Amino acid sequence: MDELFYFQKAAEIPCSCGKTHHILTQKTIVDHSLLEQIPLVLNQLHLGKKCLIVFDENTYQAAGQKVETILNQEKYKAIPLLLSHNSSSQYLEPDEDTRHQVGTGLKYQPDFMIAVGSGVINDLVKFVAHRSHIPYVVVGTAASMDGYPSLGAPMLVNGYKITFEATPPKAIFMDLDVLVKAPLELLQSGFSDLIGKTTANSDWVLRNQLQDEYICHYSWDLVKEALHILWESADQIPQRKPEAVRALSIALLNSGFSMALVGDSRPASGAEHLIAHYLEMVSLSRGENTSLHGLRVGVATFYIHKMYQRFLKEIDTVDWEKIASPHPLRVNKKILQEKFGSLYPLVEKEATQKMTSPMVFTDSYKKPGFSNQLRQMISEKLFAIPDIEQALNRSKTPSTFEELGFSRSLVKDSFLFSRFVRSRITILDILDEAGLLEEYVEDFL
Ligand SMILES: NC(=O)C1=CN([C@@H]2O[C@H](COP(=O)(O)OP(=O)(O)OC[C@H]3O[C@@H](n4cnc5c(N)ncnc54)[C@H](OP(=O)(O)O)[C@@H]3O)[C@@H](O)[C@H]2O)C=CC1
Ligand SMILES: O=C(CO)COP(=O)(O)O
Repeated sequence: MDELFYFQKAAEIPCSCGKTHHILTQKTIVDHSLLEQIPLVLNQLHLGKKCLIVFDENTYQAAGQKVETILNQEKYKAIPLLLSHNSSSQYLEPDEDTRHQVGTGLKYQPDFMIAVGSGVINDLVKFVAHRSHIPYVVVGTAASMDGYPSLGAPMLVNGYKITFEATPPKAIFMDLDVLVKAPLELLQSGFSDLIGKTTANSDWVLRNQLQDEYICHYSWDLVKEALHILWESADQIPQRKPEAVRALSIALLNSGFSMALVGDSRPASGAEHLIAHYLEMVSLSRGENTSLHGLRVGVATFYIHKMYQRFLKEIDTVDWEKIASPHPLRVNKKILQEKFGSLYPLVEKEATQKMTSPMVFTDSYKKPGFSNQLRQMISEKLFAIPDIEQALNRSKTPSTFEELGFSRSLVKDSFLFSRFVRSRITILDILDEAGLLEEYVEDFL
């Protein structure tokens, strides 16, 4: 297997996109027997000696206990903080209760914090550390999502998922001996989250071409190479082959770094994520199970990918002039109130903006060859994983919403209404502007 590049240390990258990117994470290590090396790296980072180490029961067993012991042996004062799972949901959630639990540890006045866990624990510590101006490092316990290096911390606020800006970790430790032992579902979730980058980046290019949104091709280059290697190793995921877990971990880090480069989740999150967020929030508000973030993203990607394929086939017949001209709204406040239920007051601001402000297009669609060029640019992103269904099957990852426990009607709503969750423009908005969204959803679901 080829050696994958990733940012192992902090970097400053002048880029053709016009920005100078900054990678602030000073050390990122993916290796076997890594937990033992943590004190040495911490010594180099000069973060101080008193640390708050945050885990829950699962991640304490997976790595936390060992990290705590090793640190105390090396003259660190590690103050353990065991998060308890108080809500009725299936997993620990990044909500008011868990934020409060992490916040209580601040009374010990730690020099820095250590998150031992995967997505939720990393985000909780990232969020609290940022707000308290304390550095943090993360010991990742699962290759389940791409958020370790990112500058965002998705939090539930009154049940609504909002991504807050936050400072990335000073160091990321991904011990392969820990990661290969994590439940298979978590590895499949990481795999699934990654294949979503195909549609997320297609959305980004679409918006860039139609509305001149800023884009960075370097961030895509990072992810493209990772997706290629991942496609090659898909069938080794169910066997938890260390080489495949390593490739998956680095690919996820690269996706996370692509978010860190541009300071936004745009390279990693498009329509497939909006659908995943909608399903999560509405299910939580009804007290129903949500399944894992990456698994929801993977199945949504499967469908958005199909929609894109049809869109690309029909692109020459798209009436851009009609799409770009103002037209009556196809959805009203009453429908959204019904679909979002108790979440509506929280979604109202973003939804009203999307409902009331017409999309503004540049004149680029008037140029000869526009559709052809757009097709080529999107195809490059879309087919970086040549066949999504095959990738999911080879990695034995769920490819239907039914397998994840979501009803058909909720899934259909997620495709029709998730675009109101964020102001971010995706293929779902363009299809709606073209009057095609319902037809596409009926066709593919
Ligand atoms: N910041 C960012 O840019 C990003 C953030 N995210 C966010 O990350 C979250 C999803 O993260 P994800 O990791 O998928 O899910 P969770 O953090 O919810 O973890 C899922 C489950 O895995 C358990 N677990 C983790 N590691 C181990 C292990 N080694 N052994 C046994 N059990 C383990 C957790 O235990 P326990 O519950 O006990 O901890 C939990 O039950 C979402 O909230 C999503 O929004 C996703 C992508 C990017
Ligand atoms: O989940 C993410 C990337 O995988 C982060 O994106 P969001 O900003 O949509 O939460």
